[in-house]
Amino acid sequence: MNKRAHLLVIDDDPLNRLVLENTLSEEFDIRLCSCADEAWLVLDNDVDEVRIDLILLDVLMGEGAGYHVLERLKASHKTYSIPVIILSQSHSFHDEAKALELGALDYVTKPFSPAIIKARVKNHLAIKKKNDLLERLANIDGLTEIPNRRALEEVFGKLWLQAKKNSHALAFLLVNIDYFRAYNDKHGYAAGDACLVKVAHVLQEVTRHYGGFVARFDGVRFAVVLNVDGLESTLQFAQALELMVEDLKIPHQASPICAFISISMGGIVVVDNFTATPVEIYAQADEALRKAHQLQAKLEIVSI
Ligand SMILES: Nc1nc2c(ncn2[C@@H]2O[C@H](COP(=O)(O)OP(=O)(O)OP(=O)(O)O)[C@@H](O)[C@H]2O)c(=O)[nH]1
Repeated sequence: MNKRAHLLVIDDDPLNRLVLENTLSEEFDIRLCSCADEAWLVLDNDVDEVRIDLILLDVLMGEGAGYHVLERLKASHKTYSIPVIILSQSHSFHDEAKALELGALDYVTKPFSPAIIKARVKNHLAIKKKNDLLERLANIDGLTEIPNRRALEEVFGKLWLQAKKNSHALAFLLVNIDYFRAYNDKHGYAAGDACLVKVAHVLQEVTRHYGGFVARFDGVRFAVVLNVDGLESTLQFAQALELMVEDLKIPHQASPICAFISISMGGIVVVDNFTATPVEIYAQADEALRKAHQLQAKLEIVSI
């Protein structure tokens, strides 16, 4: 069964709210707000985790306060992708252009036809559904279905800024599956694919448990970004990863170091040196991983 979409109506006219409720509540879950403050309470409320799919906004309520609401919606990363349909008493081209320039997707003048409003809501929800799917597909790795490098870059950027602002440490780890070329040669490429999927999922499970983020970095390497207390807690996390992967007990008949699939890691813990760029951090983690490999160690983590 299709999930009902959640609509938010922001309109100070009780009659309009009633008409919209009567028109839309049979097919959609609808929240009615009479002013911007009420609407922000709904939008900021993560408690019941209701995500608003579309907003109908009376742009001229309270002497044009709706324009400020629109600007704020489009300025926040949390709400900018929610489609907004403007409801307005004004037939002026200037007002319509202003609303569209500020990011509204549609502009409907009052009095409106309930049937047309319903049709427009449905059309915009259908477009949003496709956009959401494209966004999701653009950010996941096709084989393992965990986030891809593109998603990593976005999340890493955000976590980096947060860590810098709040002065807490951030760890970046590159995780490599050992002797994977030999695994493919011995067990076959299809078995290699299945193995990558299992390892990816276990890395994701452990990383989520620690509140971090994991993505497929390239080939058989994964990247983890994690808020940490420092080097010690990063080492503990890395050891947990290592154990969980070994616990999968995926036989690796061509590995010279272990009867099962195993991983090696190179990582950087950024404690207070937030001057580097993400690319430099990737390079340093890559270097640490190379060093771990040369020393035949499972783990090399450097603190900067
Ligand atoms: N099955 C499968 N293999 C892949 C995939 N992506 C990369 N590989 C293979 O993974 C292997 C990675 O090899 P390397 O990391 O260069 O070297 P290695 O054999 O793991 O050796 P060490 O790094 O010394 O442990 C290559 O043979 C790639 O072809 C994939 O999506 N599926």
